[in-house]
Amino acid sequence: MISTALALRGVEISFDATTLAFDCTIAAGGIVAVAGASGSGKSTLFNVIAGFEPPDRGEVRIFGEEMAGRPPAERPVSVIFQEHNLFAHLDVATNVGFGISAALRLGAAERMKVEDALSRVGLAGFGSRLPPTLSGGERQRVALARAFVRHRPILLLDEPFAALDPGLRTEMRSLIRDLHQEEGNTILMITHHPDDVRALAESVIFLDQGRIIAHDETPRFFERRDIPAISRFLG
Ligand SMILES: Nc1ncnc2c1ncn2[C@@H]1O[C@H](COP(=O)(O)OP(=O)(O)OP(=O)(O)O)[C@@H](O)[C@H]1O
Repeated sequence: MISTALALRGVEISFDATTLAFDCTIAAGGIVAVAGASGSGKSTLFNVIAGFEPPDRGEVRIFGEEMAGRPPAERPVSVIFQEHNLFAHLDVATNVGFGISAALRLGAAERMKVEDALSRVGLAGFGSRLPPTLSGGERQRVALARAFVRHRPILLLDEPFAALDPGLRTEMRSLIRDLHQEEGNTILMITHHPDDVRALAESVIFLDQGRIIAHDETPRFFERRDIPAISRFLG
């Protein structure tokens, strides 16, 4: 039986000028692309799941458990943003080590895990570097290494490739695929690129004006021409 990783029921969140409303069920173990025009609500959806924005009403369940009142650090969720995932004044190993212990008391075994995660993302030997001395792609790989050591069952990727050139995008995609295969986790990935959807996602959630208007398996999504916003995304 496929278990449910995420269930949002009657979730509503209002800002000054707009109300967003989310209902969806996401099965465990897949990679789901989250797409939609700028301002359609993709980041807000992530913020609600991760616990950065409390909804005004409705419930967010993760593996069946209601998340209301649970702070982000205590949710079974990791998030990688477009940028600014790292503490600039702390070295790479310490940044990755935060994924294991927020208190930063790492023993020899934990330090090995950090080194191992850095090798897996192609950054062996980078542990003592400071984030500002890294390229954008390297910084994103450090963020991915931290996700590797955290082992949270849900990973939210908010346009993790946005600042990367095409060669690095391909590299990040394959790292994400590796992470997914090894962890068997559930990944939601915001993207503006149909190529990312095609390369990585099994299904697609599409938002328009603060609502989820489609949730399709990827092949079906690419055939859709009935909704203008999706046609625009597909180009
Ligand atoms: N903290 C906030 N205060 C006021 N309005 C907000 C806030 N967060 C989001 N909004 C509004 O909610 C709507 C959805 O924003 P959101 O950032 O979720 O969209 P998005 O799809 O992620 O956009 P983009 O692709 O440009 O990042 C927008 O109209 C935005 O202005």
